[in-house]
Amino acid sequence: MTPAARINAAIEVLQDIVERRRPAADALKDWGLSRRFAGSKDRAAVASLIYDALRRKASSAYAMASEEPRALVLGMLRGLRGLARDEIAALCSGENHAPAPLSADETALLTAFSDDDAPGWVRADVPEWLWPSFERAFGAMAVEEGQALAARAPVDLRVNRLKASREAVAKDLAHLQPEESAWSPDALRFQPGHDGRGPSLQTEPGFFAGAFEIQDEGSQLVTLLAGARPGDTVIDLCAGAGGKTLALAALMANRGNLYATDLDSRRLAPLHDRLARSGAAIVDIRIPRSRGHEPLADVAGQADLVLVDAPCTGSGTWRRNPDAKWRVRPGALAERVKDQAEVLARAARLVKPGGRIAYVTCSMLPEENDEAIRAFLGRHSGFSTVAPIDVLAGAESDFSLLARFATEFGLQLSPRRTGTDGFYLACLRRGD
Ligand SMILES: C[S@@+](CC[C@H](N)C(=O)[O-])C[C@H]1O[C@@H](n2cnc3c(N)ncnc32)[C@H](O)[C@@H]1O
Repeated sequence: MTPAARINAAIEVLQDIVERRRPAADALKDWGLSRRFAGSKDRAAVASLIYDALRRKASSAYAMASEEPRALVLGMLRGLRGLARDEIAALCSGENHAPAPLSADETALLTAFSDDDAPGWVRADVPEWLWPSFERAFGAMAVEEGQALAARAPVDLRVNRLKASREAVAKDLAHLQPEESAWSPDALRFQPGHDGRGPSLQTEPGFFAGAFEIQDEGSQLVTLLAGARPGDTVIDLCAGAGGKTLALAALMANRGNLYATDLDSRRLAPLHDRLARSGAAIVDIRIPRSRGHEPLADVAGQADLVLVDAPCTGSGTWRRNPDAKWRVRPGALAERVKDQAEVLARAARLVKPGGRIAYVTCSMLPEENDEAIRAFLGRHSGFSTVAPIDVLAGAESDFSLLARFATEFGLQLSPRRTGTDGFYLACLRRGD
């Protein structure tokens, strides 16, 4: 396919996503199945155009005075990819599957292209209904935070300390030009290519050998700061596919007891293979048998640390999932806040006196972060928060620079602040 034909295809698929409110991945899959002539490079290029258009949906719609998929793609080519008006006009020839020629209005809008006078939520590319939450979290920097969250994301890996060193993995992957990342001592970073995609790390021999896992540096950081030590009894209560379980096992140097469970037993399935690859030997996977069954009843009140990687809107990962940004609804946020209260109450029953709950979300919204902690403290008088500065002081490396990102109860990481996904961590201590 020519570059122009790929743009035309992106407009067509975006129509499906916007009109039928479909997840981008589903719409792209259907398009690929019905266009057998499209090769893997074409598919990747069309996907990248669509994800870029979704990243800048509000600001492009404003500058192009239209929410039509064609306007969103043209606006993205100008605003995010930096194409000049004449370059866009040349691509829109109307011939050989290229988009139709630019109208006089489109030409004028691409010439004067700007969102400078737009409201904050538009410039930040954040859903309008969530803008008050964003402003509450980030004050005068809310637009900049939203803009950083609307950019493309790098790919990070976490070196598995149980099997390798960062130096050795960096040497093995030298052909992919890894960068040492800013914060986590275990992280290597890969910048996205000009098509927006990162390298395919999961086909590397080191991946199969368990030397590393793909994990955003923010996720690595909150796990590092949770405070697990070798020999501890630790529960990963919302383990899912086990990204943080594996990191915890490495931080515990394979010593102690690490229990992994999840409300949804199906989510735990990939953990078995991942554990085998990683060499983590201290993990006991506990499968819930039915709703209401507590698979950790035998260790209630005994954990040194309960990690609650809570279900949330995922707003901190919108760089990677820009379609989720426009699909999240107020009802879904309210549901997640309810889930968070439930899972925190469960953690409170599992932690021992003097032990710690590390509450984590990949969210930028105060409703799911400080406000969830405030509500928990109101319901559980036996708990207090560990001051963020003490959380940082207890870490194995010097993370004192992160103190700037302290909130009332925890730490808020973000693409603008730390160059990571948006993560929140608050630590709670159960009284003796
Ligand atoms: C953010 S994801 C976990 C991601 C995982 N920890 C990782 O690092 O790959 C949140 C998980 O919480 C689970 N969950 C939701 N409500 C729960 C509850 N009440 N108890 C335990 N897990 C719950 C969901 O099934 C989901 O897998």
